[in-house]
Amino acid sequence: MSPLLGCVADDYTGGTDVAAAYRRSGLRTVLLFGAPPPGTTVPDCDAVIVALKTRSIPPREAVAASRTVQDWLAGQGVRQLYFKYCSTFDSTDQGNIGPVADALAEAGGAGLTVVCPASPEHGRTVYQGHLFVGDRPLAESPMRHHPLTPMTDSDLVRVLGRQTPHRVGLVPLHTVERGPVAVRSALEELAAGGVRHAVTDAVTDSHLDTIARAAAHLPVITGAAGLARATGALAGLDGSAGLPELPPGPSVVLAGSCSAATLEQVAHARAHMPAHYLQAHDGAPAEALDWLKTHLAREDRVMIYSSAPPERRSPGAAPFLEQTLAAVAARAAELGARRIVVAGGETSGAVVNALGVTGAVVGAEADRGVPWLLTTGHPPLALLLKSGNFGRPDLLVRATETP
Ligand SMILES: Nc1ncnc2c1ncn2[C@@H]1O[C@H](COP(=O)(O)OP(=O)(O)OP(=O)(O)O)[C@@H](O)[C@H]1O
Ligand SMILES: O=C(O)[C@@H](O)C(=O)CO
Repeated sequence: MSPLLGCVADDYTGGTDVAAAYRRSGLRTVLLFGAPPPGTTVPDCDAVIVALKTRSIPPREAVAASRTVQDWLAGQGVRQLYFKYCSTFDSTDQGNIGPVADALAEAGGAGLTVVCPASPEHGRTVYQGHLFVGDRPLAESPMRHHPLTPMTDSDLVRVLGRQTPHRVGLVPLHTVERGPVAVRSALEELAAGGVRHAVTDAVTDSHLDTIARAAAHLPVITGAAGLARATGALAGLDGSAGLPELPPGPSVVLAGSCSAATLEQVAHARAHMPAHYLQAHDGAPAEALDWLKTHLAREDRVMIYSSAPPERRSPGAAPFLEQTLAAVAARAAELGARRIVVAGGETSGAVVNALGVTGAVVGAEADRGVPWLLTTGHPPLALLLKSGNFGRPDLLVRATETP
């Protein structure tokens, strides 16, 4: 049977976030990393997500990679494509949300697409087109200090307007509150007025359910995990298939995220396991690999992290730190680690690629939006890819506890 739903995500932890949302909606879900080579077949499932690493690459490359996945998913029989970006709308004035959404909408024959990063379960809401993180507007949240995509404007109509030549409109909350029929006519009116992107307000999950119903006929819709859950729920499945069992074995935590939640989790984990702080200098990779070998030989969980508050970060060091943590992950697997816990989307992308992981079956959630993944390679690894801002303070400790 063809999967019912298909999603292209702009980073790996974003892919896991949608995977958790679909799974919670009762869909048997497969997550693939990177564009699947032609001829790839997907195990029987209800939803397939292809996670790319396109959030911070040049827009043309992001568009090309996303379009390839769109064609591949269409070939799998997927009827509606979901473009997943971050619930904090991580992007710059060059994109990549606008250019990718434009290309997908055009190729999918969508005159108009919905733009809704609201994910109330993660504290992200949209009101009058303004994105809130908890009780703060996006531009006053810690996202204003993000090392790669600092977000300094909370008005999504304006932010997206700088990334696309097309018109951007708004479906306000009072329309959403009137239900799916009202939202659908608002979308039709916007489309008739030449709008390509309809930023849609949503403060609760039930608003997202309304939007999913109203947009069910559109070939391409966009958002974060909140709207993905709502589209998954429309399928009305019960997800009765069993969850994969995780392999036992030593655990390694690799933290490259500098987000507020990760900093707290790393501080908590340092009290529970040996930890090595990775800094940006020439000898750092060799030091980290030596440290790993020594400590993994005698402990069943260890952590290596570069996570740091703004004043302790090394400007321009992001690629070096990502690649070092990726090399550490590959070595950890060779040394027998069977659980790898990664904090940060970009960091997860580098780690998954270094491990050569191409796909995984989605398991139970360790925390909201953070599901365990059982890789399809041999030997199977349990992977936990944590978005920077997700998870309770003790997540890294719980995830590495011996079962
Ligand atoms: N000490 C540091 N100095 C400078 N850059 C750092 C430092 N530590 C990590 N980084 C870089 O910061 C970036 C953090 O991005 P990453 O996507 O991994 O985390 P995040 O943005 O918190 O997570 P998410 O995208 O899931 O919200 C990475 O490129 C990482 O290499
Ligand atoms: O939507 C989110 O906040 C996350 O899934 C994410 O994309 C972080 O990289």
